Amino acid sequence: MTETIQLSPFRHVPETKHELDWAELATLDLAAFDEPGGKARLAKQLHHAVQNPTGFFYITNTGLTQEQIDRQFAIGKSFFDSPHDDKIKHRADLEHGNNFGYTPLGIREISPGAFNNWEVLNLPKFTPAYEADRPQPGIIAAHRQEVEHFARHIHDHIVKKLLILCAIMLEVPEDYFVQTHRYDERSNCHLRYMKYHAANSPQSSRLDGTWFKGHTDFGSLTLVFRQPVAALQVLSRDGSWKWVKSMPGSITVNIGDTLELVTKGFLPSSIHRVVAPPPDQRDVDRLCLMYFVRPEDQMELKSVSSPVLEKSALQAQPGLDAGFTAAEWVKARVLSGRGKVQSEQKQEEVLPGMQIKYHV
Ligand SMILES: O=C(O)CCC(=O)C(=O)O
Ligand SMILES: [Fe+2]
Repeated sequence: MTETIQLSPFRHVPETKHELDWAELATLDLAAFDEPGGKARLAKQLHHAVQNPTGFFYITNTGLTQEQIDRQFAIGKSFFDSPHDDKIKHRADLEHGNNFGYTPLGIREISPGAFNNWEVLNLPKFTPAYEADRPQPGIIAAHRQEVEHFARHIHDHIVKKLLILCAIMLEVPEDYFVQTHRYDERSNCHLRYMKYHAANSPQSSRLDGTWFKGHTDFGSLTLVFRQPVAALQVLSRDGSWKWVKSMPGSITVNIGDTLELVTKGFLPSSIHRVVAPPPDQRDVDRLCLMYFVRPEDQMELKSVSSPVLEKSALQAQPGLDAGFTAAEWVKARVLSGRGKVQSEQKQEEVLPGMQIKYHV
């Protein structure tokens, strides 16, 4: 009976004591959203934040308690601790461009002969269409209501606010992006549990210290919940890699490619990567919790008609306005990232006339 699965409380490891070259990121306090004039203030802050040299920023007062977040870490840990034979039953159909479900260790070549030391569980939205598509792993089924509540809170109370702020920045109707990111429609939005095996584990020892090569995320926004193992780095516009500190009480956010594409780069997606943690965190696994926001499958990728963009000299990618949908874009990105060493390549044409950035 799945209902009897018990969760052990999740304990985060201590922060690193090493002095790293941390990125300086702005913080948007979402408590201001409902205050008079708050949205306009936050939109201004967001404008500064996306122009900062990394494009990453923090949000606070998201309406989720640390206890609720740590329950999700506990659920993720329990899933990854379960036997391989159970996990593999939920394997994602990556070969057909579908990343929902479980991605096991060792199926993506990170550098010649060295394979990914991470495993991932991506949970689609809790809507009848997706729930009919694939059964949930036991630990998710056992805590279904709690996980659904968590995911829906992210969508309804965090993502929605950020999408409204993006619309305000572009001087388009506030619900401009909300209308193409509805929870009940099909999209590649997902809650992600991810485990990187410790640097001193057999899975990690073949890697040269880069665990996830420099890339951009392919949706609208990515939310990374705070965990203490330092490893995420962002490429600053001066060409240097900065470590991203995950701040207590905050979620780290970055823009993804679809927002960059439709805003002709006004909202730029940032190149980031994951490297081996500093020496005092080499013997711990790194458990992550993320939420990936993607436009509805049927949304056509086309330039936003915005007075702000019209005044700018920004140029759309040649393939934009060719009628590609968000679903085609996501599928092309999932297929292009699969089992390929992205060595030396800085750009790739994922769909005709649509380039993405990579970094080695
Ligand atoms: O592990 C992280 O902190 C970020 C991972 C990441 O960039 C991704 O899954 O797209
Ligand atoms: Fe990423």
